[in-house]
Amino acid sequence: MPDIQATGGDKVPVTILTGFLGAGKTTLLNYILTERHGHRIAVIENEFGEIDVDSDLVIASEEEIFQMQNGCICCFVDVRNDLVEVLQKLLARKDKFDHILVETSGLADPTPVATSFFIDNEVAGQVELDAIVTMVDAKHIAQHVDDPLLDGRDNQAVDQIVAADRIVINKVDLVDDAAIGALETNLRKLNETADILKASYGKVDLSNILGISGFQPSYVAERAKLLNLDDHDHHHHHTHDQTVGSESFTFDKRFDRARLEATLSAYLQENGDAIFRTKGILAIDGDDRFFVLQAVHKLMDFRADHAWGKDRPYSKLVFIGRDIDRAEIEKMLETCLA
Ligand SMILES: Nc1nc2c(ncn2[C@@H]2O[C@H](COP(=O)(O)OP(=O)(O)OP(=O)(O)O)[C@@H](O)[C@H]2O)c(=O)[nH]1
Repeated sequence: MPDIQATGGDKVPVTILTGFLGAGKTTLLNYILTERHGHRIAVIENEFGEIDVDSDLVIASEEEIFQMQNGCICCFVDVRNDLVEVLQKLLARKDKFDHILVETSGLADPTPVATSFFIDNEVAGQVELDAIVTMVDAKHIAQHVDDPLLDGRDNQAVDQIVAADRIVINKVDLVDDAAIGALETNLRKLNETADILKASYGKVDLSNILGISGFQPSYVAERAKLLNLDDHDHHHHHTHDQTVGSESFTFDKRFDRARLEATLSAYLQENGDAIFRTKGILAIDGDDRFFVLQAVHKLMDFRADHAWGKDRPYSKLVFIGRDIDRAEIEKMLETCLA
């Protein structure tokens, strides 16, 4: 049996930040990293998709940031073992931080991730789960919770809400009050106890997110049940929605800005129901700035960021969704090169 009772005072609290693709996890993370909240935070990130775009999108900060890229944190025992290894390394330098934040990929079920903190004894003895914080995209969550193609299969959007201690309804700027009210009612059906906060661009009172000790002893028995810790068989049987995949592209040549923006925007208008998420870092012809592409379904944002400076400009894009036509996208992107 895992040791679920011990919650000593000197253990490092761990927050698991989860939420479906594009919900706003990195936005919240960046907000946390820039706010003065008195915590020194080490961050562990796990991304879906084989090329790493996220680490370029997390702002430079003094905090320690670890990337975990070789697979989904909830699916593969290897990745969970890696998590334990990263934690061990981190814990050897405990003087540098007082809080750990694990950002899961948008398709992860946070439950097996949380379970790792209880199972490995050496690590479990040194950390305690502070809370599972789930971000929900006010505009797009319903279509994933009610995804008809997942009928009877694991639905990670639902798993993430069910496991939450705190739910942040993010992007409230994109919907009206009636839609938020209806969403709250639906979230309550999936999770009766989590506090529900509302935010735009992840701006929440961080004392409601960090150091809330959702796993203090009074809570532990109930959480253990939810996390299936009473189950002696800790094998994790779930499979991801196999219909969701990712396609990545890298280019050495620069893009024509206007053509790329117009083409991508038209493409997502047409295909954005099936393409859940698009991210990119782009080098633009005649411009010395690093451009960032972000899209969630059909909503696209494309903007200049800092100058490349000494870094060699490059472009990489990742598309995540169903039935992505790689050849079609590749051809389309090539027509946008300068
Ligand atoms: N309008 C609006 N856009 C938001 C808000 N929060 C985040 N976004 C945008 O939504 C997009 C996705 O945000 P991210 O923070 O990258 O989402 P994520 O959950 O980390 O995404 P994955 O890593 O793909 O799972 C970006 O373009 C953000 O700028 C919000 O409150 N309102």
